Amino acid sequence: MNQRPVWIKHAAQLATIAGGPAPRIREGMSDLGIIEDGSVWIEEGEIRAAGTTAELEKRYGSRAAEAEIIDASGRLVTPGLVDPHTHIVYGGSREKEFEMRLEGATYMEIMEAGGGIHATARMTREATEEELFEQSFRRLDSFLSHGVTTVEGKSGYGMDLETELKQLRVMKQLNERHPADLVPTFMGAHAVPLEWKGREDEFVDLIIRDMLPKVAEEGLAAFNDVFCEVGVYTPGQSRRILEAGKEHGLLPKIHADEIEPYGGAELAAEVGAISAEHLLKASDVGIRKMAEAGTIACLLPATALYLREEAARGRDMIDAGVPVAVSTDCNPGSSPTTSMPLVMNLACISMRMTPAEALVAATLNAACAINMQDKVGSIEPGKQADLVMWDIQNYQELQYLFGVNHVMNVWKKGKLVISKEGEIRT
Ligand SMILES: O=C(O)CC1=NCN=C1
Ligand SMILES: [Zn+2]
Repeated sequence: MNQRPVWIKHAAQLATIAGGPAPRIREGMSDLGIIEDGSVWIEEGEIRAAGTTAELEKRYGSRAAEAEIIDASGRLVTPGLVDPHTHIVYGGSREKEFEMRLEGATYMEIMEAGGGIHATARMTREATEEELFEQSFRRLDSFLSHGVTTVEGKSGYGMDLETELKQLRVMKQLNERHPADLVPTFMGAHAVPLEWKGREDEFVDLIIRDMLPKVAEEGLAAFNDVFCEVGVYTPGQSRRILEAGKEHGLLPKIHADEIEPYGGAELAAEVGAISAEHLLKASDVGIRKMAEAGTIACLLPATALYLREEAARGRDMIDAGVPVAVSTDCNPGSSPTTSMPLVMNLACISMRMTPAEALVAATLNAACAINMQDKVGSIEPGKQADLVMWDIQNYQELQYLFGVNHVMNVWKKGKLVISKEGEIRT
C-alpha cells in the first residue's frame, strides 16, 4: 500500500545540515543549516522538499488533505543520527570485567589474561546465528529509540573464518529485517586469538589468504578494520591487512592509538583509510597527516569515559582541519551503550566540541565515515526520509539537557518507527 505523504510543519528549528556530501571541516562543522518555522515534505520514503512552512505551503498546500500532517511546533527536527562505529553483533556480556576494572585491573591486563575480546569471542563462537540475531535486533531497537537510524557494525568476535562469517551473515539479515540501515565491516583482526599467540604473522597470513577473499566473495562487508595497538597488531601487520583488504575492494578503517601512541593515525593517512577510530593518544604529526589526507577521525568519548581515560583531542583535530565524527563504539567491554545523544554531550564536555559540531559529527560526518552521505546524514531533497523530532526547542538543548532521551518521533525512510507521543498519552 502506498504510503501517504508526510508533512512535518512548523519546526521551531529544522537542522538540515544541508550543503554537499563532503565531510565538514573547521567552521563547516558548525553550519547546521537551521531553518526556523521549518517544514519537510516526505513522499515514497524520500525527502522531497525542506524549507520554511510558508515556502512549502506554496508548493504543497493544495495537497495538504492527502498528507499526514505532523505539528512540530516548539520542537527541534534533525536528520536521523548515524553511528559509524559499533561492535553490535556479539554473544554474552562482560559485566564482571566492569567490576574487575573498578577494583583496579586494566583493560589490557584483562585481555592478556584471556578475558576482554577473547571472552566475547568464546561466547560469540558458542552462540547460534539466531541467538546473535535476536540479541542484536534488540540493540538496533535501542539505537532507534535514541534517534539513531543508520549503524555501522563490525565483526571481530570470532577471529576464525566460520564465526566471522556468522557475524557478518547476521548483519546481512539485520539489514534486511530491521528498519535501521546496518553497514557491515569485517574485523577479523580485532585481536590475535589465544591459540595463535606467538604466531601472529601466520595469523595475519590466514586473514589475508582465507578470510578476506571469502568475505569479499560473499559481498558481506564494505570495510576492513584492524586493532592497531601495542600488544595486538603492529603498524606493519596492520598495513599488510589493510592493503590486502583494498585488493578485495574493502575500504580501510583502523582502531588507532587507543591505549598507547603507536603511529596508527599516521598509518591511517598513509593507507588512505576512510576513517581512524579512538585516537585517544594520536600524535600531532598523526593529526596533521590525517587532515592532509582527509581521513575522518571517528571519536568515541563514551569509551574513554568508561575506561577512565582522557578523551581524544577532538577540539585540536577540528582546529587542525580533520573531519570529525562521533560514535558509541557499542561493545560489551569498553562501551556497552547505544546512546548517541550521550555521546554528543560527551563530545562537548570531554572533547570541547560545540553543540553544533557534535551534531554534525553524529550526522553528516558520521555518514561520510561509512560512505552513506548520498543517502543519509542531512535533510535534503532526494535523501532517505530518516528524521528525528526531539521534545526540545533548539539544537543546544540536545547536548545541554544531558542524560535524558529527548526523542519524540523517529522516521525511517518516511515510516514512523518510534513515537513517544503515545507513551505520554497512555
Ligand atoms: O573490548 C571490546 O570488546 C571492543 C574493543 N575493541 C578494541 N577496543 C575495545
Ligand atoms: Zn571499536
